[in-house]
Amino acid sequence: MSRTIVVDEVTVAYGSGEPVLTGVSARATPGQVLAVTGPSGAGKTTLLWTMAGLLRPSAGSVTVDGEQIRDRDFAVAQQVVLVPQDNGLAAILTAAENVQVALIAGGVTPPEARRRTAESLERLGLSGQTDQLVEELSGGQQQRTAIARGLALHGDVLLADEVTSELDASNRQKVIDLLREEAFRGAAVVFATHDPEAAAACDAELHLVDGRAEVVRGPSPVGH
Ligand SMILES: Nc1ncnc2c1ncn2[C@@H]1O[C@H](COP(=O)(O)OP(=O)(O)OP(=O)(O)O)[C@@H](O)[C@H]1O
Repeated sequence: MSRTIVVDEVTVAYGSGEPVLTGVSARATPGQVLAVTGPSGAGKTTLLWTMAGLLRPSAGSVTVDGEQIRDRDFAVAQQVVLVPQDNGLAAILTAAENVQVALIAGGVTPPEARRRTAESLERLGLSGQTDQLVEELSGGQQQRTAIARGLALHGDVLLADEVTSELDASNRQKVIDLLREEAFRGAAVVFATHDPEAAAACDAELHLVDGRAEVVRGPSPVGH
């Protein structure tokens, strides 16, 4: 199944602070990769967390196929997968265990979880690191493990937050190709990045400056 995620005039603040996103709209559709760009602090992570149901907007809405996302549980049920910027891995588990735990928590049977884990780590070039503890992996290997976990979940919406920041040029290209493959599979992919070349290769771009959408390349964000 494929799903469209729509961000409609969203305003988000942390606690009682000033909004860090103001009236931002975006649309990610199946088969496409949407780049979210902008300088450090512009609000890219905040936008992805809001799309993942981890932050609640004070105005506007995020919907998946018309259903409003109110919290993370609902987003998970809608197959919205987040690969976070800080990788979110358990340091004292192995690379494979990190992927398998996520799959089993998502209702995948253990044999299928083992199969998908091996396949996904292999796609990221990590077959040799399967049984290594995450804390023993390099920063780039950890980042690729987090991506492997995200891909193994086979989400309908894949939110990838700065997932190439620690990678060398060849791994960076490999990950961009994998995001493209996810879109080809039918996922709606959102990729927050500082890399203008990577963004240029995406189907659409939302550029944030100080929490506002300044330049939008690609389809109309909310279809009106
Ligand atoms: N937990 C938090 N509490 C309060 N303010 C926060 C919190 N997280 C982020 N912010 C603020 O929200 C704004 C947007 O931050 P965000 O992390 O979304 O930006 P970003 O574009 O992802 O930056 P970077 O490229 O550096 O990752 C910044 O001003 C930041 O200081």
